[in-house]
Amino acid sequence: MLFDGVAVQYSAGPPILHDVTFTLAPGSFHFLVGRSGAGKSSMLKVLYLGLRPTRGTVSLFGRDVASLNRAEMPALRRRIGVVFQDFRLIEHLSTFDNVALPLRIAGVREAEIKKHVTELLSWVGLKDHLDALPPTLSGGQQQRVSIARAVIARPSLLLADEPTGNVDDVIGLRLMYLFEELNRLGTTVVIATHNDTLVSRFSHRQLRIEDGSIRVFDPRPMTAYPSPQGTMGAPAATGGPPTGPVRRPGAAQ
Ligand SMILES: Nc1ncnc2c1ncn2[C@@H]1O[C@H](COP(=O)(O)OP(=O)(O)OP(=O)(O)O)[C@@H](O)[C@H]1O
Repeated sequence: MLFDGVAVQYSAGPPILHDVTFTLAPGSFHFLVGRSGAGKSSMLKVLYLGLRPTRGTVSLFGRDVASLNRAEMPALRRRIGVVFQDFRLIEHLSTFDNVALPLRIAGVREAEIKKHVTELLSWVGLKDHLDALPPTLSGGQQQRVSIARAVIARPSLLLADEPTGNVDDVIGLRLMYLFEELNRLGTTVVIATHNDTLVSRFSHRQLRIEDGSIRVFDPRPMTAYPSPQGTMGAPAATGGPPTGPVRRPGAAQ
């Protein structure tokens, strides 16, 4: 994933991002940080193809997104799991069915869907709410449904906007373990957050937005780098978080 000289501006407003250049290596894990209003959500929007940059080049999975035609967009989007700040759950579908949706679209068998969705919803503490409709859940519970939906099909790229913003510290850590496990299995992860405790506890690289541009900060010494498939910081595969059944074909980035 590559941003080269990217600028973002909303209609008549001032420029939000200007001349942003960085590369997200496949299998990397980054926190996206910056003050409120710095442009974190806007940058995520560009990454999930929800906003066209006003200038510059964005490449996703080796494709210049400006060169994509409308028919190509959905397949690319399906490789991206997104946790939206406002959740965007489907209100008339149960918790279970919201999370099952990406697997149903991928054609996974119902028996497998049942197993994996139930496992994942148990991991995020929602096993007693499988049949609940989103409007009957608390904000933190809806956030966890949204996270489960974003990770269940093991996307190539996970983008999460304040994914621990509505949960307590214990659940926040559990969710971080889930993201780390997904990353260990090869997913590139970007998490926008204000949670300094989380950022300092998990020493991942940081994309810092300041005055419309990005600085990459790496808190780790060179020797601490895991390989993209590395295991640093992730719980053991056995007994760790479940991450769903699907590895998308053509997942190379
Ligand atoms: N659709 C929009 N139209 C016009 N301006 C917008 C729009 N969306 C965001 N902005 C403006 O762009 C700037 C960056 O917003 P953005 O949501 O990307 O920041 P953020 O870093 O994610 O903030 P927060 O941490 O508070 O969520 C803000 O000044 C915001 O008002």
